[in-house]
Amino acid sequence: TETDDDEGFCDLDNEADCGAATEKSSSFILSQLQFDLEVGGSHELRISDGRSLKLRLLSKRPLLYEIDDFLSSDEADHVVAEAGRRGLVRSGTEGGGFAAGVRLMDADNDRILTIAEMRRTLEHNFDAHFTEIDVRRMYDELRLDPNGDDVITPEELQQAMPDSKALGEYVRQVMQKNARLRGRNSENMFFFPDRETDGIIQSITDRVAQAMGLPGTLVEKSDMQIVHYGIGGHYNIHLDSAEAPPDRQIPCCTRFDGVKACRSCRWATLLFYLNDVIEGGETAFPVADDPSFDADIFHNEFRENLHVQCDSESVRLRVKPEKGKAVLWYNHLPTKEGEYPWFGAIDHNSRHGSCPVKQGEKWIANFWIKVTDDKNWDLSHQE
Ligand SMILES: O=C(O)CCC(=O)C(=O)O
Ligand SMILES: [Fe+2]
Repeated sequence: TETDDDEGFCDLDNEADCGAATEKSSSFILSQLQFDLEVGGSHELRISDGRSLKLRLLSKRPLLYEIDDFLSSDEADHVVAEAGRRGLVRSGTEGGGFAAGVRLMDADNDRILTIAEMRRTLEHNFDAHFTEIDVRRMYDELRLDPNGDDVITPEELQQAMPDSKALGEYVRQVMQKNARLRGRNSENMFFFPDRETDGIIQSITDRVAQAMGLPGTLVEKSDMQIVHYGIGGHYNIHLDSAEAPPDRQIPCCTRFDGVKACRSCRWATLLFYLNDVIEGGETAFPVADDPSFDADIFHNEFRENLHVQCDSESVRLRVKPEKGKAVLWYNHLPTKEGEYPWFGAIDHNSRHGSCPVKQGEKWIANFWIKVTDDKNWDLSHQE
C-alpha cells in the first residue's frame, strides 16, 4: 500500500523525531520470562484480568513453557469459526517457489549429483522433501539414471530433461498428488491485532501482552496466524525467525508491504491449540536442550522431514495438542549488554515443526511477537 517510508519511524540517532515514545521506550529492555525453575517445574503467573496462568517449563534452550487453558474453550471455538468465516488459503513457505532455472546443489563441486545432493537440489529449489526412495522413483520415471549408478551427471540431466523447467513440472506434479513431500501442508489465514475489531482477538492480544510482560504497542504489531491441518498435514522443522543476512541488508519488518524486501524477526512465539487432535499433530522440538546440537549435521541427516522423523527417538520433545493450551517459546537468546539490535541472536535450538496429523484435524494459532531494528518504532503507536 501507499506507505511512506519515514512515517511512524523514529531514527535512533535522532531521538527528537520520536516524541514521547522515546522517553518511555529508551529504558525498556526486551526481557524474557525467567523464573527459578528446573525443567518440569511450574510458576504461577497472576495477570491483571484476575486470571492466573500456570507456566510449566519444558526446556531451557529454547526457553519454552506450556500453559494449560490460556484460552477458554469458547474463545478457541470462536477463533476457529471466525477464521473459517473469513477464509483460509493454502500455506506457503518462504523460498518454496518454483524458479525457472534450477540451481543444482553440488556441494562438493565434482560435477555429479549424488542422491543426497539431488535431495538438497529438490529441497532448495522446490521445498520438496524427497526421501531416497522418492528420488529413485523419480529417476525411474524420468529415466534420469539409465546406467543405474545412483549419480547424475549434467549430461544425463540434459539428455533426459533438455528443458530446465521439466524437472520443476515433474516435482510440482508429484507434490500435488503427495502432500507428504511438501515442506508444509496446511491452510492458513491472518488476524492483525492492531487492525482487529473482533473483541475476542483483542482480549487475547491483551492477555498475551500481560502474560509476556510486554507493552501492548509491541504485541499489537504481531501477527496471529490461524492454521488448519487435515489428515497427513504437517510442517517440517524450521526456525520461526529469519536469520540476518551477512550484510544486514534486509531489515526486520513487522508487515511486508509487498515492495521492499524485509524479513520476519519473531522474538517469541505463542502457539495456541484450538482443538483436540485425535492422533498425531504434536509440535516437535527435536533439539530442545540438546547441548551437542550441530546445525550442519542436523541438516545433513535430513532430520527436518517430520513425515520420516516424527516418531524417531532423536526428537527430544513433543508437545501434544490440547484445546486451549498455549506453548510459549523464545526464538532469540537474551540480548547481551551493548548489543545491537535490541534483541539477541537466534536460538538455533528453537527449531520445531508439526508432526503429521494421523487422525482427526488440527487447528492452531501462531501469535508471533515481532521486532524490528528500530526499538523506538516498535514501542510507539503506529499511524
Ligand atoms: O503446528 C504446529 O504445531 C507448529 C506450527 C509452526 O511451527 C508454525 O506454523 O510456524
Ligand atoms: Fe513455527
